[in-house]
Amino acid sequence: MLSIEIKVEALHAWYGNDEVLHGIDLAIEPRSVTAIIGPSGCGKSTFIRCLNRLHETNPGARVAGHVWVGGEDVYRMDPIDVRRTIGMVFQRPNPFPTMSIFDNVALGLKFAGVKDRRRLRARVEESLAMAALWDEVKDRLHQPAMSLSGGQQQRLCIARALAVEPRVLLMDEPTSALDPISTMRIEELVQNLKQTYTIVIVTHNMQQAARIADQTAFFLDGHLIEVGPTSKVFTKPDDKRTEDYVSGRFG
Ligand SMILES: Nc1ncnc2c1ncn2[C@@H]1O[C@H](COP(=O)(O)OP(=O)(O)OP(=O)(O)O)[C@@H](O)[C@H]1O
Repeated sequence: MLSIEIKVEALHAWYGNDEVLHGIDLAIEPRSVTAIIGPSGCGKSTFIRCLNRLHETNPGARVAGHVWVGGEDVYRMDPIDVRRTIGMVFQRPNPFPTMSIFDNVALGLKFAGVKDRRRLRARVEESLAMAALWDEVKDRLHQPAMSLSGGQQQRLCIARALAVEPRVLLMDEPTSALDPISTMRIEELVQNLKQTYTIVIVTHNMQQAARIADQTAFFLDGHLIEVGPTSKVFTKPDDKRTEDYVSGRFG
């Protein structure tokens, strides 16, 4: 049997009385990139926010179904452990604005109980290196995070997420606020990070999905219409609705 890192079964999600995900089943292999695509409002963000239990933090929001990560039921874990196991990067870079570059990355480690300064420094360096930012910031670690460019801030947020050694990295349109060069750097980074992490990325950019994802899942109106190897979903989809979407006929 293929090993499965994330298994989603019969996942439903509501905002108040509005059901916005109608029973999603999806399996994701370890150390792979899965792109979630689909038109605005189809439930992409809600879906990935269910994976790390962020959805339920909205007032009145509810989830039913199962999400297993590495065989553990996320909905039976302590939410703090869930967030440590499953890191997340958002659409707009959101470093802690009053903190330095170093402290942005170190904070999660301090919360996780790492006190030893040498260990803290080593892990901050390692995380910034994994996020392909170390060389650009190694001489200015104590400057404010907000002194970085937007693309650098997004890589800082990736470093911050990686510092606590998650297994899974969720990315919700991580490049939509970035210029083309920063976007390319993040795409290259995703390709490198998948050697270590399982990555799920929401994107509106179909070329981006085609460039970086091993597997692509197409959502429509809260349903998972089709999932498969990216090249198949883009060139020979099984469902007419997928074909219409990937060929730009709607959305
Ligand atoms: N906080 C909220 N309260 C109520 N309804 C919401 C909330 N957030 C999203 N929704 C609704 O849930 C549905 C799914 O939204 P979601 O943001 O998951 O879609 P999406 O595919 O990520 O959209 P986009 O591509 O525009 O970001 C939509 O109908 C949306 O209006």
